Amino acid sequence: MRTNPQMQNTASRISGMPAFVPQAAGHFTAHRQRNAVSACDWTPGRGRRQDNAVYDGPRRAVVHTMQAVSPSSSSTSTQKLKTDRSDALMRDAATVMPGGVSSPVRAFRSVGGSPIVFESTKGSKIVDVDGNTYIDYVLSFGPSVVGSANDEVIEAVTAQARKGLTFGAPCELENQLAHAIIDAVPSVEMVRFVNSGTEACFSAARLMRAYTRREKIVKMTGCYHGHGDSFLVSAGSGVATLGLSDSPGVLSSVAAKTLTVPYNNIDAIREVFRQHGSEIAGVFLEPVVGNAGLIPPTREYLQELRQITRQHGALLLFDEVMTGFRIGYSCAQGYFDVMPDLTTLGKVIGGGYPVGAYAGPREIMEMVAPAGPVYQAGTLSGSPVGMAAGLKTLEILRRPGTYEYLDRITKRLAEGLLQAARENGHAVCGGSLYSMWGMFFTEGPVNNFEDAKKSDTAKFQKFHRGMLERGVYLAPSQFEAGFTSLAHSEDDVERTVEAAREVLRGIAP
Ligand SMILES: Cc1ncc(COP(=O)(O)O)c(C=O)c1O
Ligand SMILES: NCC(=O)CCC(=O)O
Repeated sequence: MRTNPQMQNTASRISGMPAFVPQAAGHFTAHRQRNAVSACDWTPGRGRRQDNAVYDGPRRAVVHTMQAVSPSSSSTSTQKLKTDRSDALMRDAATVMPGGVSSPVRAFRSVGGSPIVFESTKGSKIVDVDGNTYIDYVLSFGPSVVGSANDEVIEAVTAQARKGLTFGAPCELENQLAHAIIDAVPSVEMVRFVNSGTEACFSAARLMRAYTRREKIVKMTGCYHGHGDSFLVSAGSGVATLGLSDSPGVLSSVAAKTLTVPYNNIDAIREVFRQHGSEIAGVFLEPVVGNAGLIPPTREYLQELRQITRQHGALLLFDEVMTGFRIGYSCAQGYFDVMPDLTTLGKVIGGGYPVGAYAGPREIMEMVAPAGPVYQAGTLSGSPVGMAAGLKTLEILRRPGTYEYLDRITKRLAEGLLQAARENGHAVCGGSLYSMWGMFFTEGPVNNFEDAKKSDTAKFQKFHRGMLERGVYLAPSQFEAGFTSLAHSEDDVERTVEAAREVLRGIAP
């Protein structure tokens, strides 16, 4: 068995970190007809404080100027949604881009109708080309955690853009963002910047294989790690939404190296290691699943994964592309206090620009070229505008009270939605964790993708349409997590819950 002394160092560094007490995770359970206030089954702990002013909502602290929209202009009363221009643009788009979209998750295949085409976004609101304004819970599938088009982020990127868009050579902002990530994410000592979460994950898989000199990778059904060949096997997100369990074009010899197991099932992991232990390079997982809807792990599950991978000389990778800087400032690994060997990041660290990263202890990361032999490169990697956006975003998130605020409003949202559903006789389960939330139209409990698939997706379709008509933009799939931002106000949340109550009243249980 290969031991990794660096990881022991990393672990001891971590145990000396400031107190950050994760709570034991629980499973999402059903609360049909139950009106308990504790509708959210899962309560996060508190993030680390960094300075003195406390964030207490969009209006009181960070000021967002609503240039494109005003909060009052979005309507949560039924509007016959006028989508003429969106529809016309999508008809044209379909003639020049496959399915009319640049990414399949944007299609409305599973909810019906045609995608909405957007023109502007600010704070918690997004405006379409027909002039409809929505409260946005997609937030570009995660990056906009400080609110869309945040003024401070725009200032930072504008200042950098004036100095240069790209150098194709080192810039100081890369050092700064790498230091910020290393300071925040407990298991990380070195970072390689790339341009997307996909790139981060397939590059990390290459590194994992090179480091262990093994080829097989274990992933969980319903987890999504981008569209690298190794990961288009029982994947979540758009792959699950479109019912494409695998993709043609992926070499069968590559797919055969990916072993899949259900999430939150430790027996399945034990079994896969019993059968293939000496060939497994590592285990990839989302430390909180967002790509099959929101599914938290138990802390014990993550701890067992840590132990089993170590026993077998395999690496553990937390794909924090979605959870990174959403599940607290120390990310899901800090929240659960379980340290992976490798971490992938994306979304939030680019503050709205295409930035990804893979990261880990020095001993493993120094295998990456030019320090080591594992090749990986990128014309625009670490480009200064993306670095500036990411740095400013992390700076805003470090302000005291931000994660408490995100947790409070998101919990209120999830509780409100679950309660609105139960009041109207619908079987639902779900909850929230900091700025991520989810609601499944099933009794539950939902512990993995197999459980999530029991959801009533026809009901979700009606719910999605009803919410759209009332000015609330949700991801067009039951199998996507929802997001909130620092710009989402309590008023946004109340109006969303009121809209949901109305929609759910009109749907047969
Ligand atoms: C957990 C996770 N990993 C990887 C990816 C891929 O990232 P990207 O879409 O930036 O390629 C995503 C989202 O897309 C994700 O949610
Ligand atoms: N959960 C879905 C994603 O995070 C990805 C978005 C995309 O592929 O466009």
